[in-house]
Amino acid sequence: MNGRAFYIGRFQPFHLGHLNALKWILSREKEVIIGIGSAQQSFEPKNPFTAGERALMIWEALKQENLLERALIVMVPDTYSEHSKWICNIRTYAPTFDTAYTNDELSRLLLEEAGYQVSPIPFFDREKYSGTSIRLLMARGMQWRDLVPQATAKVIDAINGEQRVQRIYRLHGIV
Ligand SMILES: Nc1ncnc2c1ncn2[C@@H]1O[C@H](COP(=O)(O)OP(=O)(O)OP(=O)(O)O)[C@@H](O)[C@H]1O
Ligand SMILES: NC(=O)c1ccc[n+]([C@@H]2O[C@H](COP(=O)(O)O)[C@@H](O)[C@H]2O)c1
Repeated sequence: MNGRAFYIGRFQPFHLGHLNALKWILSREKEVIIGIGSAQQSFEPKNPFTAGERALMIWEALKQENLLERALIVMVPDTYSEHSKWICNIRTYAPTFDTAYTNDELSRLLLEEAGYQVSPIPFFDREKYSGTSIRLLMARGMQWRDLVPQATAKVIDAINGEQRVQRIYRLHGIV
């Protein structure tokens, strides 16, 4: 393919499955635009971290992996049921790209209907590397650090993120 890819995700938090996915995309493409989805969302169980915090996790991980020259991070706010506006956001906030990468079925449908080529991503050890399970481990005060790049753990520690997740989950009666 060897073009420019678009990789969309919430990255709550950016974990080793995402890093592996990114490396897999870059084994097929020259460069990648990483779209931070649900950019306006934070401090809720599915989206505890702000877009800026997520960008920092990814930015620092890219630096450590020497991938910064081949990647660009952009923010993509949700538009809820106004899906044509979501496509409009992607067109507005991201540079042009050749192929979008996602396993999210709605994103795939919307991007394909908007005329984009869309590719799925192979799952890397999905049992371990899943945002939902990592957030749950944080909420329960269990071990999560070996499931994320060091850069992500550093950002989360700097903002006391484990405690934030615990408070948000308690607030919503989840744990
Ligand atoms: N372990 C993994 N291996 C490969 N791709 C992954 C992995 N985990 C997530 N992805 C993909 O990366 C994209 C962004 O994922 P997302 O940020 O939703 O992470 P997630 O782990 O699926 O989080 P959550 O459980 O919070 O939905 C999606 O297309 C998703 O399928
Ligand atoms: N209309 C919309 O706002 C719309 C539609 C489809 C996907 N999305 C977003 O795309 C992202 C998809 O990433 P995930 O793979 O992490 O679910 C999410 O942030 C999701 O909210 C938004």
